[in-house]
Amino acid sequence: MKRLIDISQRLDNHVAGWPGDTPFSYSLAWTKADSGSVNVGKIVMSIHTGTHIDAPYHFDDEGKRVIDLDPELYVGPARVVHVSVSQSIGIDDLKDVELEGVTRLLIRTGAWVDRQAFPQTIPHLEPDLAAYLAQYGVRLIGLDLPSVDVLDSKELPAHHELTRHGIHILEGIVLEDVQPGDYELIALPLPLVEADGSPVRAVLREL
Ligand SMILES: Nc1ccccc1C(=O)C[C@H](N)C(=O)O
Ligand SMILES: [Zn+2]
Ligand SMILES: [Zn+2]
Repeated sequence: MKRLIDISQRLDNHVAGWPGDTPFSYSLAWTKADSGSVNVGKIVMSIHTGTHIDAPYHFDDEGKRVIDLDPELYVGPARVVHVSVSQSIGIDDLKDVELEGVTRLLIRTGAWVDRQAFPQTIPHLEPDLAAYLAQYGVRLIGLDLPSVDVLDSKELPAHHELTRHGIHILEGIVLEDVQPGDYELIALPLPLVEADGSPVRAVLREL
């Protein structure tokens, strides 16, 4: 078996979170000294911290919750591509990318340079990319960014268009050291019954 490449954002009490949202914290509810037997931790976090998937319920009250999402989406062949973009990612930016047979597309923009801080601006996905990708059979899109839309978007057009075309969203992956090419992706959400998303440990395996 080939080695795993970790493409997950490490979670510590300094991880950059969405401004105003619940900061990540890990602490001990009981220390071994207190309990006499074990350290017992707890985590408090916004679901949309670090490397995570969005469930449609995040942006649609009637949308699927995490438990309703097929785990198969998050395990399997994935193509990593590098794009250099400024304002947005559109069909034009992917015109040289071979998409035939690609079900999971992971895009490295390199636009989130300082992962210790939440970015001021990010390139967003142009909503019409959803239909274009769906044509090829893409079912999952992953980005090295905290959102697929403009950060202050209320309408979230890319989130909605992707969902309408059956494309699931993985955000905040770390692709700095990953070469373009084909890999196996494993990025399973937790079995959260009601949630609007889930943190994932995302890894790639070289084929
Ligand atoms: N956590 C937030 C707090 C306030 C407003 C938006 C967010 C988001 O998470 C949106 C982002 N597009 C996301 O899916 O991760
Ligand atoms: Zn999210
Ligand atoms: Zn999102």
